[in-house]
Amino acid sequence: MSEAGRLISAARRGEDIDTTLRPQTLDEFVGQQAARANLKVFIEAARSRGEALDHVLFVGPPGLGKTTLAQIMARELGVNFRSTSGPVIAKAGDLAALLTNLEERDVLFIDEIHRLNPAVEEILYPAMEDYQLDLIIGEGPAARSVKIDLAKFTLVAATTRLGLLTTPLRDRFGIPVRLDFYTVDELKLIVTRGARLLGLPMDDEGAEEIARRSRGTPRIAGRLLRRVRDFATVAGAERVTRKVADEALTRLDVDELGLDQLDRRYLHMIAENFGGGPVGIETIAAALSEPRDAIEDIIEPYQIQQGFIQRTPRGRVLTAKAWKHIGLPMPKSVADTQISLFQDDED
Ligand SMILES: Nc1ncnc2c1ncn2[C@@H]1O[C@H](COP(=O)(O)OP(=O)(O)OP(=O)(O)O)[C@@H](O)[C@H]1O
Ligand SMILES: [Mg+2]
Repeated sequence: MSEAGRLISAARRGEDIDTTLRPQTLDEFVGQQAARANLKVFIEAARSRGEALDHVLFVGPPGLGKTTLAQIMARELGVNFRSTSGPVIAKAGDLAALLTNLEERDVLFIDEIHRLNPAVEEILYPAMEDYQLDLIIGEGPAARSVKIDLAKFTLVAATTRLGLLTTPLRDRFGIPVRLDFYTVDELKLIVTRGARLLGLPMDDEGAEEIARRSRGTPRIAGRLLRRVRDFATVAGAERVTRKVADEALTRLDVDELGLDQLDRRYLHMIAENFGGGPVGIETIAAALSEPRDAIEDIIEPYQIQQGFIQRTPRGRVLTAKAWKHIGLPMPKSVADTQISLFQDDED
């Protein structure tokens, strides 16, 4: 199955545009406690001083709530929310047009900022630092530079890949915020709230089952919730119990840890074709016929968080936990190496 066809993928799909489940305020936003507490303070301070909030950078895997938080921030600041994304801004002029249209304290949201074209990025530096645009008008000897003052705005940017951001860009964000995978308890709150909003009767255990299998990701929790609802409707179930949830999720090929077909294909491929690794990302991408980006953005962060793979300088290596999960014996040579590595660590 390709990345696009994956049920469990954290990548965006049309149905997510459906805003019923999207939290509207910081208080409604579940999880990310530390980030939320900090943002609350900064928002309140900026509000009470009547100043623009410092620029904010959200970093984290897809579907953890970066866009949602950006919208909430604009709402709580009581300012306009303008939204665009890195690959959409083709020319410096496109960004200039966006920037000159901002009003004082507005939030400009740039999604996927790591995909910004370098010529556009140059324009962004003085805009972020001094609220000024430096534009070159004309070409050749007749070219001249003009400076335009901008409203004091807040740039809120999101990226799944901090490593792809240039240092000068990264350094211009006063408030970097890293989002982590959610705990099962947090996802359970999100699922329970979602069920209530959808008018779907659900047991505590049913909510827990969906939460446990959502890969630490609210977007997936929302998607699984909808699919479970479909199954419950067709099966004529009055409420979603653990059994109803389990049957639906098993039929959707989501395993007990939330791994789907592609996740398991990834683990099996490293185990069976490469003896558990180390194997490089390009080789993995070719073997799975999936783009490298999708593997690094969507599959691997959760596998690493779950302790299924380790990234080493020589490539990805399956851990004992991964061998156990896919039900294959860990080759003795691999086990020995990992034990000796472990012992080296201890010394
Ligand atoms: N803390 C949360 N509580 C409840 N629902 C949430 C929470 N965070 C995210 N969601 C839901 O998950 C979905 C995905 O969130 P969002 O679009 O903000 O993710 P994202 O981090 O911007 O993803 P991407 O990197 O793909 O742009 C949304 O439908 C949103 O309603
Ligand atoms: Mg987003």
